[in-house]
Amino acid sequence: MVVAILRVVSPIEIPIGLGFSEANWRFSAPKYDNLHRKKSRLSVYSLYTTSKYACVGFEPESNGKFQIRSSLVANPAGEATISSSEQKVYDVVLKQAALVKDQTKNSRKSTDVKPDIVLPGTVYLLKDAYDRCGEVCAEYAKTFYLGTLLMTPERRRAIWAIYVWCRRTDELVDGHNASHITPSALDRWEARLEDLFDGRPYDMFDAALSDTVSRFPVDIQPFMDMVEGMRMDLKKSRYKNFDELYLYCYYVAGTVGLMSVPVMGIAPESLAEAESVYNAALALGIANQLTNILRDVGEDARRGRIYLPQDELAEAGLSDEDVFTGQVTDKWRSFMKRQIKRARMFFEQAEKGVTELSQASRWPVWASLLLYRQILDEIEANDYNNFTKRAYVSKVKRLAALPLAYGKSLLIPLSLRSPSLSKA
Ligand SMILES: CC(C)=CCC/C(C)=C/CC/C(C)=C/CC/C(C)=C/[C@@H]1[C@@H](COP(=O)(O)OP(=O)(O)O)[C@]1(C)CC/C=C(\C)CC/C=C(\C)CCC=C(C)C
Repeated sequence: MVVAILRVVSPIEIPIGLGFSEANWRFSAPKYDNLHRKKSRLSVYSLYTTSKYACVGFEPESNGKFQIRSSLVANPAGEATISSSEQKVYDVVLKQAALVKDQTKNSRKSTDVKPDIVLPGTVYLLKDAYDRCGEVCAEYAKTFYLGTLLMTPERRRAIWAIYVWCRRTDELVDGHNASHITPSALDRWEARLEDLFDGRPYDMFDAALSDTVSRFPVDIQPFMDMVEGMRMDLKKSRYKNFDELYLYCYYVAGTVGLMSVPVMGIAPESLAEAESVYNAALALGIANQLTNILRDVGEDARRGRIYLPQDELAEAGLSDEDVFTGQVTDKWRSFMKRQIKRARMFFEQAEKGVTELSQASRWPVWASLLLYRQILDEIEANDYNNFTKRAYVSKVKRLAALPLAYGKSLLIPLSLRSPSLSKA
């Protein structure tokens, strides 16, 4: 039933509505452009000197707050540099973090939510729209849906609306109609996104998101970037190096982190800089996507796709042909060990930021982190056979992770627990 709804509204057919006329759905959504973009100092220090791409940790700043820094690349001379993809992504992080700072400056607490806009007949419809988003979420991601029930009602329904938009966007290139999707269909989807940010939603799911972006300091850029990721998926089936793959992972998954944090909220007591938390959110998206890629190597290869860094495959003495043939050799095992190690580093980086989120939002994030990270353990348990075996986390293990996630969500922010990190 839900799948059918999603298909009906896919932009190939450009939906005319599910019974809602555009006029019913005019809400004012503030535009978050023309932001003052401050390029902050991007100094980094490596926790891992052995790998070319390393993750970095917390860095005390002179203002007493602390930063969580992202991965870095060693140039041929062995010096740490920020890759072009990272710089590009980091600019989005800064822009999104600035929105939150602006909001705080204007003395709206992050928990404040604008009151419902009362246009005759719209409040009910809006409630229905959000409820439908909740149903889609429950259908596709049950555990995550349950986790959202711990959030405040405003946050919960906003996350549902974001979830549905992401799911629909992903369906464009991964769903039943994927083979018919063209770049111009994605252009139309993007135009529709701009419309909904301007308060002109096209259908009820868009209306829910339009309302969400008018209430929370969510920037359009991560949404546009996700559409860009889908464009990339249409035209690209190989990634020269990790820098290219990193950008792809940002587009399709890191963006989700950036969209979610303004809604989930940062704990009022947290001493962390907003951009540190956004960096951690980005890291969780990247970690999830890398894990997803490692789990699905065989499945992707059968579709002619290899989402693995070509240069690292070559360094390991492997070719595309080896991936298509799908033999688990020692070369493959050692290649996979390196990829898994990197994904774990991104998870580690993400962990430091989860504690900084508002308390009620932490549980679903911890649950998602712990559950997804276990997929990496399962790939190892399958002796790295991700060609013909799908790494699967058993129900028992999944259930066991939930109380653990809950326990972790009760911990106070790391920025409060480690004064040495938060004071210069
Ligand atoms: C609590 C939580 C997880 C919130 C995110 C809610 C949300 C808006 C999710 C949207 C997910 C979605 C549908 C994305 C579309 C692109 C896509 C499919 C990405 C892949 C997800 C898993 O896909 P799938 O459902 O197909 O997986 P299975 O095949 O069934 O296993 C991704 C791999 C990535 C999704 C990325 C995230 C969930 C990032 C989450 C990051 C945060 C919520 C930030 C948390 C904050 C801090 C400070 C760490």
